[in-house]
Amino acid sequence: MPDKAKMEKGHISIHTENIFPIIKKWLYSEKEIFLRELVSNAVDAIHKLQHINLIEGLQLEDEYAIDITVDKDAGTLSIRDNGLGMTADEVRKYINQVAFSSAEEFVEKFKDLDDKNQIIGHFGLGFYSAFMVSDKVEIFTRSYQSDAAAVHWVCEGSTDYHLEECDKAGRGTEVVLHLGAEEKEFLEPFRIREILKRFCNFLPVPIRLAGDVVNDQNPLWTRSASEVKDEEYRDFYKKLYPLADEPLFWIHLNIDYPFNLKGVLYFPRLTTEFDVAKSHIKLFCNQVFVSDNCPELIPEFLNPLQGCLDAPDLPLNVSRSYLQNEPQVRKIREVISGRVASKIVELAKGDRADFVPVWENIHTFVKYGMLRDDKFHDKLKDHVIYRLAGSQEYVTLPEYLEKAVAKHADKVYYTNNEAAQSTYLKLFANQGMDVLVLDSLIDSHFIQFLEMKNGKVAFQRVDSDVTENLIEEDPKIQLPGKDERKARLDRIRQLFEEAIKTDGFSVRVENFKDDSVPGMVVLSEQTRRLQEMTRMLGQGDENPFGEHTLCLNGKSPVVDTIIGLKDQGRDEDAAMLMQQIYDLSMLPHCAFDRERMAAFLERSNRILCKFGSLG
Ligand SMILES: Nc1ncnc2c1ncn2[C@@H]1O[C@H](COP(=O)(O)OP(=O)(O)OP(=O)(O)O)[C@@H](O)[C@H]1O
Repeated sequence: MPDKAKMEKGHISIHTENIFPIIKKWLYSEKEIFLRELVSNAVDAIHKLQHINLIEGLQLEDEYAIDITVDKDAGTLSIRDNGLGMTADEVRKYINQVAFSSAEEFVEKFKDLDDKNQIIGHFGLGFYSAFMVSDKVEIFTRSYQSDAAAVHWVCEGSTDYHLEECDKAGRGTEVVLHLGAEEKEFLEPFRIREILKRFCNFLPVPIRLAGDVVNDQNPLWTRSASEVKDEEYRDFYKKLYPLADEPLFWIHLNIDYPFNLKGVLYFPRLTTEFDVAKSHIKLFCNQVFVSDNCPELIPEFLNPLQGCLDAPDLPLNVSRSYLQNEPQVRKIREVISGRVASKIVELAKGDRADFVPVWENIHTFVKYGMLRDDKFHDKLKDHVIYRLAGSQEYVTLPEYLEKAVAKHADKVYYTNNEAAQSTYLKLFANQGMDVLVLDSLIDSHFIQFLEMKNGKVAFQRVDSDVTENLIEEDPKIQLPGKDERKARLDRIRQLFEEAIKTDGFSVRVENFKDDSVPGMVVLSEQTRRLQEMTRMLGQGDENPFGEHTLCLNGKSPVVDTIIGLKDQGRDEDAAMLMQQIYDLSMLPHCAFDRERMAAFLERSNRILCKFGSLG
């Protein structure tokens, strides 16, 4: 008579007698997961029946659903399904033995863990999580098998149970929780709805609370990408993140091999409040919400990604450290970064005008990703775009190098501050030379990285030297007056050397192609990078500018004026102009202290007064 349960009292044979207090205590901080566990069991029961129905052709006509009801007077919360149900024997086997032994195993396994968060939110607790909130749990169940009697099981939070036949009409299982005195919040429908929305929102079976269906049974990621419209992706994003702006782009994952992975990942518009230090992806396991913080699955540089991943094969009932070393998790990370790279390449190959605003939002992460991950770099290296200084045009590095090949092969000129370096940019623009804008925080690392990856290519900031392209070529043949011109340049160099008494200062005179700029201070790219590095390491020296060269434009009319003033014995005026040229050239490079700024302003006014009196 194995299936008869007239009135059976029993003792659940387990080794951990104090299993209930342990369950209660350990999972206290996220006890609401009991509902996820019970609803998941109900979904499983329905799926199992659907499966049997398919194989055995039972011709069941029911509409499958899970009903959740609260009875405030009785202090109970019930979860009812019309799944396959259980016979008395199955209750003995699955509830008294299997469920208990898995709960016991769970307790054994995690007893010594210090960090409770490692377990909370992951599976493995099952049916007995009901005792986190209940003093007493009842099961009313009737198996789908035609001759099976309905049974009633009850347990009051000890290792004793009662099992007897009962009158339950209809197939399926109802679990009735008699909530503990401190758990009355779970009698509030709004609280139950909130929990269902969090954990069960995308389960594939209708879940009704007081008759209303609360969940979306066919979330976007379960559908084929070809049948989903852009508008639906946007709506789904709004559902997941109601307060966020529209996403920049999305990726629909639907992988069956070598592992199962479905999901929709969104790249959001980043605002200042967005926390890029943590992962924002919601992780599901067969549409059951598991966690919204699963950094193991996403490469760190893709932390801004949002959306959902459904990874049904992952062993989610294990600890974080296990996940980190799990080869499948590593593969998932690789697949995700590969798919993100492919999506960016696809966007980059499309209309550049559409890609630019996306790029402006994502470039820091893409660059960081390229620094961190070689495969990511290889896929994207030819698609990174750079704005040209003084314009809204964007080019890739190969495009820039191709255009530059005649004038400055393998040399890439860049600015990291268009306003401060405007004098230099003007000279470059006048010679028709393009300059890239590389002005974000990550760019100084990225430049070095690109040089390392691209061998011959060298990046040079516009103020690092006066390039041969900006200087008039020395005539090879002896032209009349060449010696006088040379003597004039030597003289002006000497005058500056005498006038400017600053450590590390030197002068060089060149004839610029352009006479609009009297001179500029240049600092070699290597020296500047070294200085920046030492400053970053907190070892900046007292004179932050160190060795520097004033490159004077021999063609500037001011040079003639200075020589003229000297010839007239107006030494003070000549010195004033030289100091002014020097200060003007230094301004883009370093902030003046109060004293120097005051002197600069006072001198500027004096020059203006002289100029005013000329008229
Ligand atoms: N609503 C239900 N209908 C039918 N059988 C059920 C139901 N709830 C539980 N069971 C049976 O009891 C068993 C134990 O449930 P329990 O939730 O403890 O573990 P599990 O669902 O097998 O695994 P997990 O740890 O992932 O929850 C189930 O495998 C199932 O056979």
